[in-house]
Amino acid sequence: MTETYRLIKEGQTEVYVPTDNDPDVPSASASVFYNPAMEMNRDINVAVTSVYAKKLAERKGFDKSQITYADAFSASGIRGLRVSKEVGIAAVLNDWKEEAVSLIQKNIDYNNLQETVTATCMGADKLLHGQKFAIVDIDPFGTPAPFLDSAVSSASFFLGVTATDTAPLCGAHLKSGMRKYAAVPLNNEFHSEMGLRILIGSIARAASKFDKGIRPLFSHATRHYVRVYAEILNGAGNADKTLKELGFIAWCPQCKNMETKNGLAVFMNEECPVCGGKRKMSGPLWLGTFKDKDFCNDVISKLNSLPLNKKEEAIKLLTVCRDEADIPFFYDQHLLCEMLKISAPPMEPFLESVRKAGYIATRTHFSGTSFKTDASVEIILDILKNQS
Ligand SMILES: C[S@@+](CC[C@H](N)C(=O)[O-])C[C@H]1O[C@@H](n2cnc3c(N)ncnc32)[C@H](O)[C@@H]1O
Repeated sequence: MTETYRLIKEGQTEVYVPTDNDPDVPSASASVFYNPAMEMNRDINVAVTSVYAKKLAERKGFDKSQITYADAFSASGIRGLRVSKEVGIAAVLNDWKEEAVSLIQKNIDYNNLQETVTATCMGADKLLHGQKFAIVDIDPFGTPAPFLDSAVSSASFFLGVTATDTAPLCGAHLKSGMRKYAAVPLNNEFHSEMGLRILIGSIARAASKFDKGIRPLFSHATRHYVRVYAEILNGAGNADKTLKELGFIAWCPQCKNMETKNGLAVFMNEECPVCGGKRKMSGPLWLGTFKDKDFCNDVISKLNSLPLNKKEEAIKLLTVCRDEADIPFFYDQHLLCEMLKISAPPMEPFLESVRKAGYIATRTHFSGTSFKTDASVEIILDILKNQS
């Protein structure tokens, strides 16, 4: 094990990380992994967990310290230590690498968290199999797919999932995505939302095997990763209701028309009803909402109250996510303008014209040049032509 460490601070928590971990190029081959680029992700995780734990404690009459959090892929322990220290709940920090667990223990001791935090060294599946935690967090290297079953079966109330395998999820590595998620993605201008919806769909299908449903409270696609926070809803009825949020999309690469249909067995014509082109089909994926407005508001207030390095960035993300329309997928305004051979108008006045025409139109956190709307592509193209 490396003998040299540096002390870093995120939020209100200090931890040691190995110096062989290049901060500019975090690598899975470092003795123990630490990626400073995920600080905002962890800041948001602290705020989300804090809001959810408070609601859970009120609803169930729990003392907050009775709530257990499993950080199943812990590395240095930073994620779970921050949750335990900054939220005030009990945590199990697990990694299958002995070097990581020694460092986790060093960090538990440094933070004097021996009473509330335990370090374990085993495969994540073994930790989660047969043991229940109120909140389960899985943050593996790459795909979380092999761990979704054990994570949803272990989580009594809440689940956090990170996926960094964006190429398979978003359709750039098609076969790998199909193997991992048993879904067909589309690699087009809305591939980032595609990845998020395929991941949530896959979590929903994993949950339904255990007669559980899910309710995503906040989810986002940021840079190289996708993150989902979902409440677990116990019972076969909730599982059935959750599965109704799954479905398929038919998308026309020629005219950009899109159509979604809920269901696990749906029929959609290959021929585009607008231009007669050949549509591409994708799914099964999550067509329901991926965030709850009130929950996002509570998380924004929490972020505001905490001393965090990535506060502004996190609040901005939460705000755009909160305000984006609950409509699956989006149009890239620049691509539509390229099709029309016109220059793209400024986004806000354009969105205002769509709204004036009687439709919903919002920005989306997935892409700065894109928007969500319930207007058809024909209507949008007409509005763009009139603005040029
Ligand atoms: C991406 S890192 C975790 C980062 C950490 N959650 C954070 O926020 O800094 C993934 C960690 O999971 C561990 N790991 C990989 N596969 C595992 C498995 N099947 N069971 C347990 N730990 C595993 C690796 O050793 C590594 O430390």
